[in-house]
Amino acid sequence: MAAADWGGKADHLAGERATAQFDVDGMKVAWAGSRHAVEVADRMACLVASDPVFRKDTRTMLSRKELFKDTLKKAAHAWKRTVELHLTEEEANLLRLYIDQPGYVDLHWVMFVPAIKGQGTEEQQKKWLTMAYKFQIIGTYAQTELGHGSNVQGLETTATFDPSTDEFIMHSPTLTSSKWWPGGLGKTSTHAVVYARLITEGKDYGIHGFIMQLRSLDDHSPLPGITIGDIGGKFGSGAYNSMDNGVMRLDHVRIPRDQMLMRLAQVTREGKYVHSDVPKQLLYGTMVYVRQTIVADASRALSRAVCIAVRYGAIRKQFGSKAGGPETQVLNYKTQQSRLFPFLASAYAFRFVGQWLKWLYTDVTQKLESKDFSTLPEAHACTAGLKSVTTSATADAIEECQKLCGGHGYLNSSGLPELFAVNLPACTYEGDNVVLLLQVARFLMKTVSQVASGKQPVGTTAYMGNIQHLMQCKSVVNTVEDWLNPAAIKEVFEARALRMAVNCAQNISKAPSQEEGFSELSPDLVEAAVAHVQLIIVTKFIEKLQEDILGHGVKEQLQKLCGIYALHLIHKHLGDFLSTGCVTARQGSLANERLGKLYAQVRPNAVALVDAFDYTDHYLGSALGRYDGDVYSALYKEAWKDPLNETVVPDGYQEHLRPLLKQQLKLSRL
Ligand SMILES: Cc1cc2nc3c(=O)[nH]c(=O)nc-3n(C[C@H](O)[C@H](O)[C@H](O)COP(=O)(O)OP(=O)(O)OC[C@H]3O[C@@H](n4cnc5c(N)ncnc54)[C@H](O)[C@@H]3O)c2cc1C
Repeated sequence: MAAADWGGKADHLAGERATAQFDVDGMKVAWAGSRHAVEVADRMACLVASDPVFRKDTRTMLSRKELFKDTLKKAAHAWKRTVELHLTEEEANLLRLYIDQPGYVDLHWVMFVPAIKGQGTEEQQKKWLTMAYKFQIIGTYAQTELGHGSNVQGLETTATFDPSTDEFIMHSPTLTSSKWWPGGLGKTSTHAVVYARLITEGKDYGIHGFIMQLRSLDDHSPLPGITIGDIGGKFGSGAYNSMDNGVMRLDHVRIPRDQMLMRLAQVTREGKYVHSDVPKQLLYGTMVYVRQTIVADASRALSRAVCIAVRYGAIRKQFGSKAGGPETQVLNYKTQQSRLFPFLASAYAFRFVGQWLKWLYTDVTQKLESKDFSTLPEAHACTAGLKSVTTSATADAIEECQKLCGGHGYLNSSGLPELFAVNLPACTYEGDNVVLLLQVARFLMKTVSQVASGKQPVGTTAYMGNIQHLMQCKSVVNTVEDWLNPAAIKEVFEARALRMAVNCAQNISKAPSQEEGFSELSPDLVEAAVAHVQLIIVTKFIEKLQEDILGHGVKEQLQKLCGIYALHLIHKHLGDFLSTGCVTARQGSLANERLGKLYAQVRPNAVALVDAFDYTDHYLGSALGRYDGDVYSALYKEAWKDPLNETVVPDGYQEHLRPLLKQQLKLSRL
């Protein structure tokens, strides 16, 4: 049977949209950040959706080779359109985003260019960035090795200075020193920022960045001494397999001395290692930039999964309230709401904290320019923590959204398996999430000890200065309604974060040494760091609500979502809140009661709240999440596109299936 076209023009979700109690356009502006941002995003999303080259519906069925070729085609076409249409940087970034296929260009723009900007001298930036901006060279970021990822100081690649030729000799001395993972390294990049141990005058000065040409600009073949390839297929069928993550070995490859990134330190013509007067904290600026893009990606991925699960939940019906009566939309089940609506709230929470991080990056950049480095460690800890908490929560939520959609969520055509596979590694790259949380914890321990000696903490740790009050305060909540008070919510989150940090600091001080204590208590330290980061997200959501928010009912909906975000965390981490004495068991159960009421209030607005993300069907890429809710005909059509359905009798029937069946038949007749 051929695929039938059952799809009509009807909006199967119209009834859901009619129950919304707020202005969806106003919510789109709150989500995007400005009216301008909504317009640019719409324009770029439509540009991608209407271009046949950017089609993505078949990619989970392509072989790895075909998928990679498809990525090269899309990236080249995107660049062509960028030039033809004179797109601004903002527009070009959105164009790439809506193409929605990981590829070498991501590394080029998000890692290679910022690394040179952050670590290159003005002269180096002028030379390399000019070529990079025009795509005359394609770059990647080659730090991780087979043997070491998180422990950057353990990298083994060497860059030994040879004063007789004024060159560095780049070398991979062991198997484990092979570069391993860099995106775009395997097949595409012509250049890389390679991290290696700098050795000059017989001394090892530790890890530094070097710009290396890897492949010929004429025929793309690897340069002499460079062995390079792809590391092989990755998790999921399509997903990250569009990216050529690579392996590279270097055999005494010579590069000119001026290809060492020399903004922070240099090697002179004579081979002397000299620190420049630019402080090391400058590197934090690049990290803040990269991590704020990852937080933005996390909120986008989470909102896509939630959009799919909410729309599908409104269409899918199972069981009736009474025999023979109409069936119930699964979204009406309280268990679905308590599993799904915290993700809806988290999507908005992560979006707003991401918008704030963008501001933080501008603030950090301005401070760096005026040589004010005072808030950098705090900004670094805060972005590391936010990267960790938002990406972990997003990966967990996408997986749960698959379950929320039942069996159909497990189909590639739901879009969820691919979304999960693409976003899962964000928990690992740019810093493993647990390793990052331990860095945050280290910073918190330092802050606790500084507070004890009278120093006033800054930025997102400023609340720790209120230590006298927060260590003793009792929550003012007495009724279910009291949990609507943002000040009451913020106070319990502050008290919990501070008390967990102080408990850790006290326990570390009892250990034979600080390092032993830190190691022994690391699971508790990770939890203290999570508590601190969750406080930041709750605080930024509450601050967002204090802004001018236009549109009928928009602010009211956001207040409800903010309440859900905070109260579901209290419910989930009640053990923390109880054990630190921040809430009583009764207050915990009042929070849960309030949460149930908020779910009921959000239910009639749920579909409109995901509409406000403003995603095209193309970008969403899901039969279950279609705007018109025509789920079943979409699923049916998608099934017929599968290569297995190209023939009625399957390939392999003659060689394998037929002889087996015949033989069994013969046996049964004996
Ligand atoms: C899809 C993808 C793309 C990538 N792209 C790039 C790229 O472009 N360029 C590049 O250079 N790299 C890239 N990477 C590599 C990435 O940066 C590393 O995988 C990451 O830094 C983690 O290092 P690792 O894999 O060695 O993990 P490990 O450090 O070996 O971690 C293994 C486990 O040990 C735990 N652990 C490690 N240290 C500690 C500690 N001190 N305390 C407690 N627990 C600890 C971790 O939490 C983890 O659970 C990419 C990785 C992936 C998956």
